[in-house]
Amino acid sequence: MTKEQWGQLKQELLGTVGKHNFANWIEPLELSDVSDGVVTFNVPTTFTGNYVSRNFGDLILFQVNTVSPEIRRVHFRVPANGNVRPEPSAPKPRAARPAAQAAVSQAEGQVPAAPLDDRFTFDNFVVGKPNELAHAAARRVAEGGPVTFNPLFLYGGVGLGKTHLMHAIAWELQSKRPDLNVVYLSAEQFMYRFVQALRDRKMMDFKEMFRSVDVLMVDDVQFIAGKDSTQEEFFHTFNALVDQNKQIVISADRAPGEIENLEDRIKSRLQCGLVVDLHPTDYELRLGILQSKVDRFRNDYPGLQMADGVLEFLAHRISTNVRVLEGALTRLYAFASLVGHEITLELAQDCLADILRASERKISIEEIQRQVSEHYNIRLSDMIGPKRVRTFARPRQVAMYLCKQMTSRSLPEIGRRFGGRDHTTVMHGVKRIDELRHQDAQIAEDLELLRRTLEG
Ligand SMILES: Nc1ncnc2c1ncn2[C@@H]1O[C@H](COP(=O)(O)OP(=O)(O)OP(=O)(O)O)[C@@H](O)[C@H]1O
Repeated sequence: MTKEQWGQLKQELLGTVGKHNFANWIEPLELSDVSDGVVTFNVPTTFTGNYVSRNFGDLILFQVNTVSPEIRRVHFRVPANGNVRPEPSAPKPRAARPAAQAAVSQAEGQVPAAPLDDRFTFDNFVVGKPNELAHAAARRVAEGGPVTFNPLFLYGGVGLGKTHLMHAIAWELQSKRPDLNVVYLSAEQFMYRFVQALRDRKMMDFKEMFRSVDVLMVDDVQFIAGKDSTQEEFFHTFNALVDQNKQIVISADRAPGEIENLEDRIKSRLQCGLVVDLHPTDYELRLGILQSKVDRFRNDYPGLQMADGVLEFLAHRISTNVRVLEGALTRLYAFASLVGHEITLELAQDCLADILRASERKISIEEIQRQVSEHYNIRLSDMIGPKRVRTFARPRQVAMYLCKQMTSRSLPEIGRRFGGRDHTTVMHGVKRIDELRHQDAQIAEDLELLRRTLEG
């Protein structure tokens, strides 16, 4: 495959993955070489390589095979002598898009802040039980009024929206209070700037710069754990700003008290304001997030249809991490548009097999049967047995429905485990419950309760 051919394939990919994904992930790929059936692309960072490989690897291979059918594998690497940025100082790739580069306080003498992602706004943030407190607190800070809690400390597991909320605060403040000097940066970038100032003997400038900030947001503060002099400087910056009644927002992957190798005085400072937890997403929030993303995908992929039940399936089956959920949807749209096919449950199962396997909760058919029979107070033998009276038949159908939703077992397999029934019986049962859950509030409630119990 030649560079020219790759240039043409890229244009094909633009149509397939949409312009945002293209600019983020495909455009930076540089064809390096082809040998032994492997095509190698240079990528700016390992993160980019991993992300592209996971989400677009198959798609790229498919396109490459249209001109070079002998290629079996696509490989991504960061060139050793690269003219690319070193990993530690590289901003997160999602923020590297030119369109997303909001210059927050980039002027001479001010803190060079990290660019903001234009997707991370309050409008695009879906609120549910697990994140409502964090969202409310972020909204309050974004009003730019008098400081009521300092700092706001947001914490939670990977991909639950901490960065999104911080960017949303920055966007909102920029439009409401353009007079304020708002700075968002990662703890890693804070350290990098600190080390640079030390090296260039510009510590006074560094201190002055940070002390002139009105709102300081530091993401992933756990990064400075164990880095003594950075911690020391962070502590002084923090105190100076709090003393001047300037707002600080901090995020971390765990609560302040649980960050190891963080000085106690910093921990206690971090706990002084409002500490809020972003809980793992629940089914409703996942579904809400998927729905809002689909609304936006519709613009990128006009005409691409999605069958009923696909979003519910994804919300049930994919883990709590929203980034994984988004990645799955992106891949699904890209594939469906490539094959020119409606997005069906089968397509989703095929194209997301690896993600589904990785987040499988390993719930067994037996467990479901046991729970359902307990719930409806019938004997397990009656659930599996031949009797067709409603008292047994309905719970049986509920159990079949849950088996289809919550396990990766096929219909024939489920049928076998329900006393050797045919797969069409299972199909009928699943369909019936799917209809009933929209019509019958009791069934909907039973399903919800059972699902929660089974998921533990
Ligand atoms: N409630 C939500 N509504 C819409 N999108 C969300 C929500 N929560 C998270 N996301 C999306 O999920 C992705 C991951 O979120 P984000 O980067 O903010 O996570 P994080 O908590 O900072 O994770 P990490 O610890 O890995 O930095 C982003 O694309 C973000 O837009």
